[in-house]
Amino acid sequence: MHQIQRLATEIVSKVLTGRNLTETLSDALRQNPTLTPQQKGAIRDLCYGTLRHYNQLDALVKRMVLHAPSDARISMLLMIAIYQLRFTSAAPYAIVDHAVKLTAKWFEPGKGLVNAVLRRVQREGNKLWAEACQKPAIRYGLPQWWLEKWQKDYPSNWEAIAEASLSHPPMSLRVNPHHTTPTDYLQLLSNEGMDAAIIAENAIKLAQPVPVDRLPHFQEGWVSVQDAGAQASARLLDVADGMKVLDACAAPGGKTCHLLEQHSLTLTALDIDATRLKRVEENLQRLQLTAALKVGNANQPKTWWDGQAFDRILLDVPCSASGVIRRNPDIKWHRLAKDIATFVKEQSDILEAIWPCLAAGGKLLYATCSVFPEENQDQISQFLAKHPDAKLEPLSDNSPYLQYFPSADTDGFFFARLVKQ
Ligand SMILES: C[S@@+](CC[C@H](N)C(=O)[O-])C[C@H]1O[C@@H](n2cnc3c(N)ncnc32)[C@H](O)[C@@H]1O
Repeated sequence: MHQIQRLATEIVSKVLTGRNLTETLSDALRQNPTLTPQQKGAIRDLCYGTLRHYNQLDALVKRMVLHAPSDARISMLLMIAIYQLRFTSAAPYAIVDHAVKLTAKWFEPGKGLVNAVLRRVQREGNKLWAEACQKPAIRYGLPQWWLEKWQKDYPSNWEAIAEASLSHPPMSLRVNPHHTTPTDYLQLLSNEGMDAAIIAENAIKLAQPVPVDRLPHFQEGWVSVQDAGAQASARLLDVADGMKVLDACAAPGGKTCHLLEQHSLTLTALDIDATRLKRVEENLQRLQLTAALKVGNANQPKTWWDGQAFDRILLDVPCSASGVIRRNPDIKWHRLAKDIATFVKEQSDILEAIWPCLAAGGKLLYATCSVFPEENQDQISQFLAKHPDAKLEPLSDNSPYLQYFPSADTDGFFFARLVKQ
């Protein structure tokens, strides 16, 4: 286990100095080819979990360790081991024993401290945790500016949003109607001993996450992994067979593939990032679907557009990703309050540039995985004020927009549908 603790300590430390979690984790796993799938899964869980609960673990360690050891890895190792003690089913004696041995390798005099802290957490963990996590920003694992923003933007439900953003995200599947139905696939999962439930039209939520190679017929394209909230976009874009559709920010292709599973379309999948666009290609291949792939900047249609207007445009813009922090917990520690204005400007530029590509009578679905109003309803209100030829088409009886907040079934997503007059 100490290899797992050591790698998790190194990865989380790098992420906290500004590196991307997904890339740092996959680099580390590649550099350690002898790790078993179980060990890889455990490292992944430790890194994601520790970053999700970083504020709490940091507060607890600071409370218990008045003079931090000179080797900074020891404080990080303590957080990793406390996360293991509180949130995993690993045997407590092994967690403590391996953390002490790893400390001895790094800095012999530190092992007494590590042993004492972890044993105390074993004995009095709940009490210590409650004492350390009294401030809301610590309790909900958020930077202070972020917490204050949610308190201001959502005075009545900020706690529910913050609580759900700290939870373990669900693993949801999108069932491909070319191969099976949600009910039949549920049975296949059950035959393999996996508990699951249908939570939306084509969406199945698994009771426990599993590696995709355990999913029946995954390689043959029967299902894809996609959050149930993200799956709303295919319905909301309101497409019909034969339409000419642009997915203007397409990679890695979840929404492109969903649209093509549902309808026969002439679809262009555009993305500025050639490496990410490769993933769209891989997803299309697995699902045996076809789209025209283009590397290009949605902000500069002249460089990639043939001038033929699109009937439908999906604009899933780059955003703060504040609705999906439980899946990407490094975002909480990398974002700064001032970044929001940068995203808003980028989104507004793309929206302005792409609007002329939409046919008269056509529809554009604007989407983000954000729960910050500036990137969502405020952005759309400002666009509508400048564009008399744009009308908002309500997405439900009581709201012109659709805002999903992080919850047991969905991540945070925002949708607005514009019609061109
Ligand atoms: C939220 S992700 C899209 C997710 C995708 N729609 C899906 O469902 O799988 C945003 C994407 O926009 C791309 N992007 C960012 N700026 C862009 C631009 N100016 N033009 C085109 N694509 C852009 C990013 O590379 C990223 O792949």
